[in-house]
Amino acid sequence: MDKFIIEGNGPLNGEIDASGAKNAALPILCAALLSDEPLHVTNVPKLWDIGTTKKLLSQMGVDVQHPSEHEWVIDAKPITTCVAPYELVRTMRASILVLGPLLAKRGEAHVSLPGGCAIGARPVNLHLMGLEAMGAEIKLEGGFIHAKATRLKGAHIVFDTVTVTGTENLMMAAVLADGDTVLENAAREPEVVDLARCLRAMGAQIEGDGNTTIRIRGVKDLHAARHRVIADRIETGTYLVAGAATRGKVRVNKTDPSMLDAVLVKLQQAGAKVSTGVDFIEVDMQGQRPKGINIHTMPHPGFPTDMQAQFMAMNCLAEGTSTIRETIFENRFMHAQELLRLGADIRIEGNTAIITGKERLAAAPIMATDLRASASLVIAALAADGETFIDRIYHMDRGYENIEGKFAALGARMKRVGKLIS
Ligand SMILES: CC(=O)N[C@H]1[C@@H](OP(=O)(O)OP(=O)(O)OC[C@H]2O[C@@H](n3ccc(=O)[nH]c3=O)[C@H](O)[C@@H]2O)O[C@H](CO)[C@@H](O)[C@@H]1O
Ligand SMILES: C=C(OP(=O)(O)O)C(=O)O
Repeated sequence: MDKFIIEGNGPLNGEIDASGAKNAALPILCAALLSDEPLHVTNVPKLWDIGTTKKLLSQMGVDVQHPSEHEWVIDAKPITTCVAPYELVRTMRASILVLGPLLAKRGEAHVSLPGGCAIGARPVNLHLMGLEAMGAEIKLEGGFIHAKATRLKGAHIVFDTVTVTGTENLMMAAVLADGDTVLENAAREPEVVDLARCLRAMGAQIEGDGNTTIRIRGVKDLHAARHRVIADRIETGTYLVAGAATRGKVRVNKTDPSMLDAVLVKLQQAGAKVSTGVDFIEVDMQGQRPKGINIHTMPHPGFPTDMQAQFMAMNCLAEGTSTIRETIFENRFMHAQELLRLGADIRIEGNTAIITGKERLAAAPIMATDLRASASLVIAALAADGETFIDRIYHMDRGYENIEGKFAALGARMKRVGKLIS
């Protein structure tokens, strides 16, 4: 299994480019299932989860071509089966995003139930309730969701909880439904907006994305389209926090500051000088130690849960005591026990972590437990004294493209050992 060996060696300094957003690319690649004409997608990041999506689409008989490294041309016309098997779904929860498109276009879907993962139970009841409200017949059998519908019908759906992939799945189902669908208490994440933009390019009629009420008028067919995936705001934020935690100066290019308001406010509160342009963000700590900041995770435009672990690593090194409250997932503090191994001072009380910053952390062998937890461990290791070994970094490969290359461009001493799992 791959490991990172990281030598803490002072402030990170330099600039990198953001990759395309994993959480926008995943639903967009699945949206290709909604049409018999090709979908041409650019700025698709090269990641493990994206590779899993390719396997998933290919085993359904869908044709996937890559005219260049980050470019996909997906033709779902030759599809032969509407099954998403356990072996693929268990490694990537976002596989559930084939459910809405398959049902809407092909009239059936057989998708293995995604299991719980390290960050919480993550049920899909709201996806299923919404599809049932649109007239789908759904059975759970042998660990699979079996769904059928001759043609879905438009419906008025109010989500109990804001769900990102739930909103995406139902939006994709509704674009081909008979009649109008209204999604209330919908997720407002930029990735939902990017999916809506792609669907509109394919001929869908959608209004209100980016707000809590989304209206969709079903159409008979979608057509060929081109779409460029937005920049990854979580990847962007991760490198900026790594710069701040190491008292450095980091600039991320090819990104979009308007997607990171809540994160940039927190970096400013931590003492960073933040400069932005249309497509870049620069964070400069001017050599100063960050100040501990309080965080409360919320659906967009609140502070993203996917940045919580990285800020915890920074707070461990910051001046003062701070609190982090995780309100989205019930078990997203797995990184805390590993940060403790580096000498951090963290106390967990329910969904709140109380952190007292230490001037220095010290290297130790540690283990990644999930995607963003891995990123937080890398940040802490970069700021720790000595050489840290991080095990199970395959979690990080799920969501960060060219990790070693990008950190090396910022001056980090980081090496991968072991064989890359694909
Ligand atoms: C591929 C992708 O885009 N993943 C993101 C997506 O995950 P994902 O879409 O899975 O997360 P959700 O927004 O659905 O989850 C939010 C909360 O709703 C609950 N819930 C969700 C659906 C449901 O049917 N029932 C239910 O109870 C979940 O358990 C969780 O407590 O949004 C999360 C919250 O911003 C991010 O952390 C993930 O990175
Ligand atoms: C939790 C995440 O991804 P997923 O929903 O695919 O598990 C994430 O991107 O931080």
